[in-house]
Amino acid sequence: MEEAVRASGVAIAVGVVVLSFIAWFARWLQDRRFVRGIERDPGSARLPPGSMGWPLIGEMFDFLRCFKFSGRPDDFIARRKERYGETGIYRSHLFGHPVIVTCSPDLNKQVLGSLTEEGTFSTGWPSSQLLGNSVANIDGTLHKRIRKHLMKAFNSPRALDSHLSTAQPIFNSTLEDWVSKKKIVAYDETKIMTFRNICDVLVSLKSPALLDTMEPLYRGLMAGLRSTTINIPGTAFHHALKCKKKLSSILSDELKKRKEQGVQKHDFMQILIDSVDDNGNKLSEVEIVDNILSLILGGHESTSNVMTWGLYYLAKYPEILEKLKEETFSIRTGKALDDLLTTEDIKSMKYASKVAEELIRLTNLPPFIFRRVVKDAVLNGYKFPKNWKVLVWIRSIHIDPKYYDDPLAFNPDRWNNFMPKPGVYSVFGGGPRYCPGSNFARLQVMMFLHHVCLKYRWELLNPESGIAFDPHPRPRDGAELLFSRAS
Ligand code: HEM
Repeated sequence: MEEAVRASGVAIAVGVVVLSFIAWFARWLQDRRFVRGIERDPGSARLPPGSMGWPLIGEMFDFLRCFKFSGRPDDFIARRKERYGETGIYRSHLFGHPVIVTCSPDLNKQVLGSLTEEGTFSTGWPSSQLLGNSVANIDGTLHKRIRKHLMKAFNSPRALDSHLSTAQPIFNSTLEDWVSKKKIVAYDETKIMTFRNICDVLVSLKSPALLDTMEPLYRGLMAGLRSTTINIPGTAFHHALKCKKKLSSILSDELKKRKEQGVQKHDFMQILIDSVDDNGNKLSEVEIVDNILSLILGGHESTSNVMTWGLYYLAKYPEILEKLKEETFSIRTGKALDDLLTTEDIKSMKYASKVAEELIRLTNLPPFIFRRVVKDAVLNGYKFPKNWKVLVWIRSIHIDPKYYDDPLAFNPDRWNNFMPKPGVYSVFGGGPRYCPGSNFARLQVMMFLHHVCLKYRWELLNPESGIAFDPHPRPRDGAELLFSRAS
């Protein structure tokens, strides 16, 4: 009996040793595959500290643990700081690629900024097939050319005007709809509202039947962008490719119809059709369609998340809501309740603009920005090997007490005369790919805050619901609330 117990003890010990050896060997192989060759290169700079994790999955388990299971996404960086020191740069293996993670203001600024122009870092979307000729997916002179057209369109008084006159009736009718529903999930409802808004502002698409067809296609496309790029029936990526095809065909039909019938509309597609660059070149049809497609994608979910957090934080911080209401009502002097905001009104909404900025900071999306290393580079003494991906980790900086006092507090007044140092506020990215829709987003949020404060009140049903981080930070219950007209 005693012998049998001893034998099984020995077997377990041997098993543990063998398994530990296999685990060590698997990680050693993974490290050797990516790291040894590079570091043995004489005279080469060193790779940043870190680990390449396990074969095939790399460090994805740790990543998912932080974002999905523990709900503490910043632990991913905190753990590396603890293990490898405050270098602000770590190597890893994520999303099927060897990656360099940068997470200091200085390094993030360098990667997002000047070097991109010199061709060291290109855009690095893992599922780039889904974005086609979108400005977010192209590089070099082509990127510059299309971006110029977009910047012209975004900054034209026509675009601002069209945004103000289109968005406000949509927001107002949606808010009335919420009153009739009484109970809503803000995360879902704001998404529908901003989708209707962006389709109208960009392409004058209003037909409820068409929007109902497009909305699930966009959801499919978005899911594909966040998935692994395996194109076989049944995968999210395969479905997303199909969604992209259908959406492109809807937008192409609209473009052709306009050209054939000579119809001129007061929207963004028209601005892109009319746009001519300094050399007299116009955008091609595919370029217009792909860019409108990705503007709809980038332009509605991001702002709807900020609006959701707006409803959430204003319900939790009544003193800030009161201050915002004071400004809101002061702007209405001499206006009827249904009058729309004008460009002049927007300029005088000083407090609302700080509330919007603070909401954008706390919404804190996206967590990181992808780049791909086009040619070997060395930054701050660390090597960035060709073809590796870079994850420019911006989210932890926006809630770091080193840069923001009491960073998790909702405090719009922190923006009084506050100019964050370079690299410290990168919610809209930086450098030549800085978000062209940033002011568009701010304006949407300000218009929404104005109208919701003017006539309505709301109450969170689960004020302590916690936060979910996958795919983007949101109240875990989606901000379920009771919504009614203010008496
Ligand atoms: C709160 C809202 C928003 C946030 C936080 C946000 C964030 C960002 C970030 C971080 C980037 C940089 C990506 C990179 O460097 O690769 C970016 C790029 C971009 N954003 Fe936004 N965005 C927002 C709203 C919008 C809106 C409303 C639009 C358009 C209607 C838009 C259109 C774009 C486009 C086209 C790019 C690609 C620019 C380029 O590659 O040159 N975004 N955005």
